[in-house]
Amino acid sequence: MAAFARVSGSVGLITLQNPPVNALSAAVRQGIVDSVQRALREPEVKCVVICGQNGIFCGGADIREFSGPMSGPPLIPMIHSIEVAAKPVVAAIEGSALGGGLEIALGCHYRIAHSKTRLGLPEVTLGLLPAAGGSQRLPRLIGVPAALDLITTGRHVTAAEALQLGMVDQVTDRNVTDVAVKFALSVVGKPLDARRISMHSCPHSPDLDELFERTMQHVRQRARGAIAPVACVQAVRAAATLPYAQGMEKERELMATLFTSGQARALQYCFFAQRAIGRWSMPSGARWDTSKPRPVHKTAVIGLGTMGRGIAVTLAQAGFPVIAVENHEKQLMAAKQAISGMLERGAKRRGVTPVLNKITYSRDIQSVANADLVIEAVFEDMALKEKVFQQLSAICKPGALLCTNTSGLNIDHLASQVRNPELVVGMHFFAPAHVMKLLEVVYGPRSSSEALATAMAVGKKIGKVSVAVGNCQGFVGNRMLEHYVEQALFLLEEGATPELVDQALEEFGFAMGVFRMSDLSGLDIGWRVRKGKGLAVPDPTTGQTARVQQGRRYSPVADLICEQGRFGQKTGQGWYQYNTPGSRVGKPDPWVHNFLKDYRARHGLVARRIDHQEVLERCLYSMINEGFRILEDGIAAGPEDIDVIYVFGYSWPRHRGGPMFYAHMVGLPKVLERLEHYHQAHPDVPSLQPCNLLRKLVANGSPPIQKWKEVMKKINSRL
Ligand SMILES: CCCCCCC/C=C/C(=O)SCCNC(=O)CCNC(=O)[C@H](O)C(C)(C)COP(=O)(O)OP(=O)(O)OC[C@H]1O[C@@H](n2cnc3c(N)ncnc32)[C@H](O)[C@@H]1OP(=O)(O)O
Repeated sequence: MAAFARVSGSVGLITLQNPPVNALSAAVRQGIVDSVQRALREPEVKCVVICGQNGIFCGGADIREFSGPMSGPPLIPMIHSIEVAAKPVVAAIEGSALGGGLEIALGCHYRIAHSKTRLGLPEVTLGLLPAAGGSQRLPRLIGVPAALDLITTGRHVTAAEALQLGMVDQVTDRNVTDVAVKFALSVVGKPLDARRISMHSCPHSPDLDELFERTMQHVRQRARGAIAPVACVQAVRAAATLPYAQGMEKERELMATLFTSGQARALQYCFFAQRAIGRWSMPSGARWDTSKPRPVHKTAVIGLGTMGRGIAVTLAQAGFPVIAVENHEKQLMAAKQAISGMLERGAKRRGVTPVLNKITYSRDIQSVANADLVIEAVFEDMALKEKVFQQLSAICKPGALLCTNTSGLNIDHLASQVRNPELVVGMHFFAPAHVMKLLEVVYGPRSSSEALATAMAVGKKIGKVSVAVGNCQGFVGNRMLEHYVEQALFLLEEGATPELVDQALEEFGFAMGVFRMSDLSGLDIGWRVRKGKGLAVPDPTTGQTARVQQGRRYSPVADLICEQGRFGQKTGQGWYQYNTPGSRVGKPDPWVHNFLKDYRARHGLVARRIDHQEVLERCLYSMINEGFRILEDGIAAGPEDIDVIYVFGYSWPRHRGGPMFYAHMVGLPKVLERLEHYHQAHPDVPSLQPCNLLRKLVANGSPPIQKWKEVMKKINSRL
């Protein structure tokens, strides 16, 4: 919908009305078409202002419409009719002008923005390109290099930057519609041709070919197989080299390919999944909209190792006062220095003052007595964490939320150490905690909905993508990861090399394959965990490293690598070799190849040829199978929660939507068939045995991912 009113005597004011973001639904587009026609028809109207209701200009095309047949007036002719209008049209922009919203503004003759506005063409993040003329008008307005940057990254710019780039004509702190109305009156009668962007040619850029080649190379490297960024470069190239009408034809062709692509579906799914996870629910029926968070003013972090430092920085940067506790003087001093450095570098990057004074350092755990929320981040050792929780229970004020940053220890057990177990939740940050966006908020059987609501609210305030998950070994992310890593190790036993496995995964779109990633994180961490679980031990009868542990196939290959002191990048050797310890560039290592040959010979294993397809199927489907088990167990509320965790915490390529969405795209019958095939070949690997929920979904005709919850409910209600 769009409302038309005549204001200040002769200004036709068109207001976009579609809460919450005035997305350009068919009804809004129809409203704009009708209002523009009326404004041009009525002789009393001398000029036009377009604005949006409720403090936002327009969030762009209505993304929900993309999944069905499109109806209503198309955007391109609508914007064209604005641009060719004989009366001046001014966009009064506040809040956001994104995608199709900005494209409408680019069709207007003038653009006035409120100083707090953000503008951008984020279509690339949805697997699309700005195909309502944006890819052709923006380069003509602000030049090729700046347009390439904005269109290929989808980044939003502030009003100040937009003014500097020439995207808007004026920025104001006052009521933007009032300013635009006044401005529109002042330009009545002035010639409009120079204001019609499609009539401009692109500002001349030297070495255009070289610029496009460089950008294309950069974009391909960064895109990890995503096709939209590449199409964006091609569209801007058309703007720079072709007349407008031909450029528009190229824009249309490129969009036609993107619009129906699986990548666009995946990226649009991610957009909505990221928002859906905020609407959490617990098995008790408690929900995000019925549970009130407790107020949190003061926070504390216990343990200032790598994770604790990152968490303290994150809290302080979000404006929370933090009491940072570390009981060894030397480590406290080292942490203080490191945290100050992180805060200073972060502030420099963002052009703000570092918030060093938000953090108070202490060696005494008693100093957290007044905190509303405490995050324990001590060494991953249950006995140590038990002790900390017992102390916190005695020290903290009533009602304080006690959180643990454990990456896998039992939250319920920690809750049993305190007087108020309902106030215990996990806040599982990912390293480096001040950089990584993901936060798993883990509730145990005794956690209250108020505690979960509080941790989720704090997660949001510190800018994390927070996902509520139930308590189990490894929670969601690490529980699934275990199966992915396990298959990768089995593949090494069967004939693969680390680089073959990594290449398959990197071609799929992961930033790093599993072995490269392990070298970066440090192999000793997993080794310690496996030893803790009683896995990384020799068979007592043979003294040989055991390939069967706890009644199932086990690969000791990673343990044997660690026994050689090869812990990855930090020691200069791991699955790859590095020139020096700490170096980031790993090369295939003949020592590892020989080690694997000897290992296979020792265990009577015959190497066979393994192709990329098998790597992907074994690593990804076993992990997806565990994802279905997690859904079955009610640990994650829906597939979106799992997918968001993988996209934000484990570098799963966003254009593939997340593991559960990927399974939906591959087709559940195929995933089931391949798992059955591999389980038959490896009956001693339980993770390859297809789980109940997957079978049920296939038996129910493999419904689309949005309908899985209905089948999950049926299974759960029968339990
Ligand atoms: C062959 C066809 C040719 C067509 C050519 C089309 C060319 C143009 C394409 C486009 O315009 S694609 C859309 C580009 N726009 C965007 O990507 C912007 C997306 N939105 C946002 O970034 C943010 O929502 C916002 C506008 C900055 C507001 O942020 P805020 O944090 O305030 O609110 P949210 O929680 O994000 O959103 C609230 C609510 O609104 C839904 N929503 C937001 N934008 C859209 C949209 N463009 N279409 C449909 N729905 C939208 C969002 O999902 C939230 O709802 P729930 O999911 O929570 O129900």
